Amino acid sequence: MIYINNLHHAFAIGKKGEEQTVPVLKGVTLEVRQGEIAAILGKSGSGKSTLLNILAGFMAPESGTVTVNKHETSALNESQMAAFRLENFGFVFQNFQLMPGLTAFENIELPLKIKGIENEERKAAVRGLMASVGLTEVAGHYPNELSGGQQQRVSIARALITKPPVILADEPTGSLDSETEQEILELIRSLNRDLGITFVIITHDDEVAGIAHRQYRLRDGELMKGEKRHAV
Ligand SMILES: Nc1ncnc2c1ncn2[C@@H]1O[C@H](COP(=O)(O)OP(=O)(O)OP(=O)(O)O)[C@@H](O)[C@H]1O
Repeated sequence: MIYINNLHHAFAIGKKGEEQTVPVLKGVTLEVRQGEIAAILGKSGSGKSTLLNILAGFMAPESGTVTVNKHETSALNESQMAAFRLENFGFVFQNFQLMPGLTAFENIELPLKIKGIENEERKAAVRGLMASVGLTEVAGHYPNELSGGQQQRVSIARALITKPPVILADEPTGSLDSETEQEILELIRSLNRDLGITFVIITHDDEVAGIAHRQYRLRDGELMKGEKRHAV
């Protein structure tokens, strides 16, 4: 479902006129099949976020292609990419990125409002999803009234509410203690198993990568040989 082929990217750094080009991705080729959890592992600075940003279409690669669901997304223009992203990707971040002025319910509801889904249908969808991820009791709470684990559940529910086939998660347990990390990893596993959602998880944590069907390890912009994979 996701094919990344021979991706190269470099950043220009330094003063204008004296820029130096620093290569960050040096020919990355990888595949993620539908229904898999894939982990992209690597130390700080290895190029993980750059790879995720290119996969999500927030940045164009210098060269190489990205294909998602048979669409070559690296060939789309900005507005085509924005529309594609809305339909195909949900996002989960390390620091949750919830709207502080909205309740848990309203945060999850927001993407449906943006899509113009009608009130009754919206509320029913949010109620159903909140129940399935164990959030019903905190529906009226604001983010600062929730634990880290609850906030991450809200952010996962917000990512799922529009039913995207793929969730892109950047260090989804990076701000959580180890017990809460296990709960969130179990939630990701069950969403993958029960709903068939494909996950691409960026992490530096082997424990997180442990739930993946497929692991890629980035070092200095290159994938290391020996991709680990087991069946879904
Ligand atoms: N906009 C930019 N301009 C210049 N250099 C950049 C830019 N973004 C990233 N870099 C550099 O590219 C390299 C890879 O960065 P990237 O953020 O992709 O790594 P990462 O593996 O996600 O790291 P971390 O785990 O710390 O987020 C780093 O050396 C970084 O300094």
